[in-house]
Amino acid sequence: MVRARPWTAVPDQGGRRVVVTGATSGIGLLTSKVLAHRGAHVVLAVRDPAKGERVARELSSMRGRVEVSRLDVSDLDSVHAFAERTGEVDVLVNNAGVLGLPRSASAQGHELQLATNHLGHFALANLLLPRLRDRVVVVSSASHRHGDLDLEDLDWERRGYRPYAAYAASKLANMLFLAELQRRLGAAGSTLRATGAHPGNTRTAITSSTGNGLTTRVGAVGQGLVAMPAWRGALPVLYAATMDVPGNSYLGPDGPGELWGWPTQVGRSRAASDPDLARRTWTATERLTGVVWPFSRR
Ligand SMILES: NC(=O)C1=CN([C@@H]2O[C@H](COP(=O)(O)OP(=O)(O)OC[C@H]3O[C@@H](n4cnc5c(N)ncnc54)[C@H](O)[C@@H]3O)[C@@H](O)[C@H]2O)C=CC1
Ligand SMILES: O=C(O)c1cccc(O)c1O
Repeated sequence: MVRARPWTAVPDQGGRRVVVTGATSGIGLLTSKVLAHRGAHVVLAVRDPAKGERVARELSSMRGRVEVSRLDVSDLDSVHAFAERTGEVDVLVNNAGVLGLPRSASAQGHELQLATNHLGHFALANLLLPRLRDRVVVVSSASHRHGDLDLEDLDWERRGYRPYAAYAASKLANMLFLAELQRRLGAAGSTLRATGAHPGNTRTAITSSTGNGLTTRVGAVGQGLVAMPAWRGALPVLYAATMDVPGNSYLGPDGPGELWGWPTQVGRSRAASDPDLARRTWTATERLTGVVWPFSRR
């Protein structure tokens, strides 16, 4: 179905408080904008508070209140500090991400794409869960299909480091986190849910932050040709954050190649559907982050 202003399908968000990580650009910015437009109180969880304040001013004409809170999601100390000062939250949108970086390390010495895209968001979700009222949204990617996780070497110390492979692995970790989080919530008898989204190929800053590997350069050219504007990429994220979809839903655009369509359930790889791999990845991630499941039943 084609609609002139598709974000108007997003239900009223009055009274809901939503945390969006990486809210200063791209999909996170447009997600925050629409949520505030629909009346949500949006917490912009951002690395650079000055940039966050500029975005907050840009969104000040929206209906909902917009607040800036510092978070470097790759740094577990920053994640703990953020979680401690953040009160009750309806929705956590784990959106921040980096793609194709040359090898680099987080504050705790973890490979930076894994630390940003997976470890920090895993820790943040588990720390906020006791104060969460509705759901966790995992922003993953079709790139998870190329992901290969070595649970003995999540930090790429023994395997040769390849920037795009590390990205794809971190996005597979996102998918496994989504599935195992939903399984645990169900087992604990919680009404909270975990939902996932694939934005589709969207023109944002993410490809410009990449290294100069061949894949990322080819990717950047391809992106220029077919990529969607950021508001389009934000739609599956908005749906995953606001619609009454089942836990472990994974929404993406329904156009050819997961582009240019209306958000719908899209497929995931066999590895992303493997419950045993999901459990083992969860345990390995608890070990790397030192953050564990907060409820007694799992
Ligand atoms: N653009 C695309 O075509 C696709 C994007 N995605 C995913 O969408 C999500 C958003 O990416 P885009 O909007 O495309 O890129 P972007 O580069 O425009 O936005 C990413 C945001 O994350 C923030 N960020 C990065 N590291 C951070 C850290 N350590 N702490 C806090 N914030 C940090 C950046 O400052 C930026 O605001 C990512 O998770 C990405 O993997 C998935 C599939 C396709
Ligand atoms: O699907 C894509 O094209 C894409 C582009 C940039 C980043 C991604 O994760 C992607 O999946």
